[in-house]
Amino acid sequence: MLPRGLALLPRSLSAMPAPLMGSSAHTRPCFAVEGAGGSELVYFTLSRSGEGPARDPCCPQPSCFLPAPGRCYSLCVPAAPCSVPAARLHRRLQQRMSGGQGPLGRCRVLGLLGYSADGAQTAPEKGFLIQDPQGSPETERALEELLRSQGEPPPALGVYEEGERGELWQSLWDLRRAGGRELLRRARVVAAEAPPLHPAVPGLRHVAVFHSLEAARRVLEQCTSLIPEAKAVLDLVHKCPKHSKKGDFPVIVIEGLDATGKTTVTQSLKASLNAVLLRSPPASISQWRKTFDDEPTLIRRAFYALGNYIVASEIAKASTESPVIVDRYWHSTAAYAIATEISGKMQNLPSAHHEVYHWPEDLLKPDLVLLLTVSPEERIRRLHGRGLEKTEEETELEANSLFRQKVEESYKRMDNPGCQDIDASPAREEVLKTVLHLIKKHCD
Ligand SMILES: Nc1ncnc2c1ncn2[C@@H]1O[C@H](COP(=O)(O)OP(=O)(O)OP(=O)(O)O)[C@@H](O)[C@H]1O
Ligand SMILES: Nc1ccn([C@@H]2O[C@H](COP(=O)(O)O)[C@@H](O)[C@H]2O)c(=O)n1
Repeated sequence: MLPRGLALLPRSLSAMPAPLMGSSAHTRPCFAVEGAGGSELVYFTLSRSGEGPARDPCCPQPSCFLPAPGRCYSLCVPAAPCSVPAARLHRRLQQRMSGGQGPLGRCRVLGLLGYSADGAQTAPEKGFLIQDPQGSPETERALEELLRSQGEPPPALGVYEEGERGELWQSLWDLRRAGGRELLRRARVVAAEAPPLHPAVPGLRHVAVFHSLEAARRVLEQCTSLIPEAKAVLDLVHKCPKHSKKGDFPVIVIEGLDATGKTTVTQSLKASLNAVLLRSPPASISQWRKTFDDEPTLIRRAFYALGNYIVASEIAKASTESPVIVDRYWHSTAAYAIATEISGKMQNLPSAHHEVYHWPEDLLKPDLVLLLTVSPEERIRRLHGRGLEKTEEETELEANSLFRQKVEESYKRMDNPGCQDIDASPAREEVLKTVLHLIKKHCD
C-alpha cells in the first residue's frame, strides 16, 4: 500500500450536499489539478458511495497524487466571491510553501481549482496540491502548523489513501486551532470529465478582468485598512471626471509583450505627430506598482484596471488639443490577466468573441490599437540587449513560452476595438513607417 497523502479542501465545497457519483451533476464539487500532466489539467470529483471501477484508466491514478514512496497534500482556500482576505490567504500560503524553507521547501506544489460542475458563473476556489517526494511526517506537521497559524478557522484538511483495489480515497479533516482534528467525511476520488470551459473562465470577470470602474473600485475599497496605497489610488480615481470623453484628436494605443518596441515606437510617434505621450499605469500611481504587483491577482488587476480609468481622464483632456499616443491600456490589463488565470494549453483560453474580450462600456475608447509582435527569439534578444533587471513576470514570460503565446493570443481576440497586428521585427525606422502609414489610413 502506498503512503497516504493529505488534502486541504475548501470548506464551502466540502459542505456541499452529498457529493456525487450517481447523483445529479448539478451538485457535484469538482477539482482541477494544474501542471500535473504538463499543460493538461487533471480533473477529479468525489464519490461518497465509493462506487467506481478499480484502476479505471480514466481515473486519476494514485500515482498522480501519491508519488511513491512520498506523500501528497493539497489545499484550497475557502472563498467568498471577490474576497480580499481569501485572496491574500491564498497568496500567503503560496509564498510560505514556495519559500524553499523546511520540509515544505522540498515539495512539489501544483495549483488546485475547486469548482462546481453546474457551470455556475463564479470564480473557482484556489488551492494547492503538494507532493512530498520523501513522505516525511514533518511535512504533514509543517502543513498543519502553517494552516493553524493563518487565523480562524483553519481550512479543512483532506487525506488521500490508496484502497485495497488500487483506488484512491480522500478523508476530509477539520483542523482544530488548539490541536487535534475531526473526520468530516471520506469519499472516493474519481475522474471527472473536463468541463466545456476551463474552470477559471466563468469567474474571470469577477476576479481578474474588471469591466467597470465600480467593480475594480470595490476591490480596492476592501484593501484600504490593509494597504495604505489603496486609499491613495482611490483618492485619485475619485478626483477623475465620472465619464471621460475623447476630444477631436486621434487617440492611438500601442500594445505588445515586453521588449517588442513599444517605448521606441511611442517616443518616435510623439515626435512625428507632435502628440502627447501617455502610459498606463500613469505616472501618478506608478510608484505603487511594486506594492500591488506583490499582491494577489484580485488586488493587482484591480489596481491596473483603475490605472486605466485615471489615464482615460488624461486622454480626454489631452485629446482636445493634440493627438494622443498611449503606451499600454486596457488590452494589456486584460490580456495579462486572462493568460495568468487560464492555466494549461492554449485551447483553454475563452474562445474568440467571449465577453471577457469586450471593451468596458464605461472606459474611454481609443481610435486605434496597434499590437507590436516580434518572434520569441527576437524579443529575447531585445530583452537581453536592454540588460535591465527583469520583473518576475518578464522572467515568467521568458521561461514559459506557452504563457507568452496566451498573452499574445488574448490580445488578438480583443473586440471593439480589436488590436491591429504589426510585425515589429524590422529596423526601427521601418516599423515607424508602417505604424505612421496605418495611423494615416485610419484617421484620414
Ligand atoms: N525595431 C527594432 N529593432 C531592433 N531593436 C529594437 C527595435 N525596437 C526596439 N528595439 C530595442 O529593443 C529593446 C526593447 O525595446 P522597447 O524598450 O522599446 O520595448 P518595450 O515594448 O517598450 O518594452 P517594455 O514593455 O518592457 O518597456 C530596446 O533595447 C530597444 O532599443
Ligand atoms: N495597462 C497595463 C499596463 C501594465 N500591466 C501589467 O504590467 C506588466 C507590464 O508592464 P511594463 O511596465 O513591463 O510594460 C504586465 O505584466 C501587466 O501585468 C497591466 O496589467 N495593465
